[in-house]
Amino acid sequence: MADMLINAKTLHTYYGASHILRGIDFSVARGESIGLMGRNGMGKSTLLKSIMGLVKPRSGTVEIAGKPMTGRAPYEIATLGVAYVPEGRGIFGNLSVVENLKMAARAGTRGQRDWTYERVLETFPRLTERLGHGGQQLSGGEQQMLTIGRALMTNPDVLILDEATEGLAPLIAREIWRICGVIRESGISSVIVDKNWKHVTQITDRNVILVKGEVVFEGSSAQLTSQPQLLEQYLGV
Ligand SMILES: Nc1ncnc2c1ncn2[C@@H]1O[C@H](COP(=O)(O)OP(=O)(O)OP(=O)(O)O)[C@@H](O)[C@H]1O
Repeated sequence: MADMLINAKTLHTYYGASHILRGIDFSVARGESIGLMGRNGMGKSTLLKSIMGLVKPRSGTVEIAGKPMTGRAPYEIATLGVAYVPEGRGIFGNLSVVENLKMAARAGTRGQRDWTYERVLETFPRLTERLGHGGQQLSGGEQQMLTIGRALMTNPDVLILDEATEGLAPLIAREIWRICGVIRESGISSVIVDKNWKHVTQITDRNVILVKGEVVFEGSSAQLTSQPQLLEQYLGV
């Protein structure tokens, strides 16, 4: 299907003898915003890494924009329009904010250049005040903004955000949620991993919950929030 940006089928991923993903199906359509949830160690990051080519699934398939890409290199996946912001971030600490942003700039898969340097700075006013600072001089929240800004500079079709607000002060986390909303409105698909299901479900169309490497729930935000017993059972809240 042309509008399926990510389509993973029956993924099984191991670390050594540990069987982590146990037959996961996971898809992202164009314009869709998806929440990926589950307690610690349930396999969320491993699923994202299996899609991005950072970990090779033992079996199953990954299609990106309709192309078979199972186990292909991360840069090849990125070239097909998938931007990945890993847990713990990934900026160049010895480069300035401006350099970090400008070096990431490129047109998207359809030649789109919607996200320019200027637009990224408009979206992240806080970064504008730090343009000349080195990446390592930024606070954790500013680093997260810079990583998301870098991802947007690649004009992706889908943005994957692992642990979107982990470890950030509430005010900064709120700013990240605002930015997630802006990204969504701009038509970019997103996959958001975060422990705060209330914030996640406010900006997602569909939510997937993992327990021990299996999908145990998949449904709309309304379906999830109207079933508090599921939140308790699967997320422990
Ligand atoms: N490189 C690795 N080698 C061996 N085991 C790993 C490795 N990375 C993760 N694991 C294990 O795989 C399981 C799934 O981890 P994963 O990071 O995917 O979970 P998660 O749902 O993203 O949770 P978290 O929020 O804690 O990151 C855990 O039991 C973890 O200990």
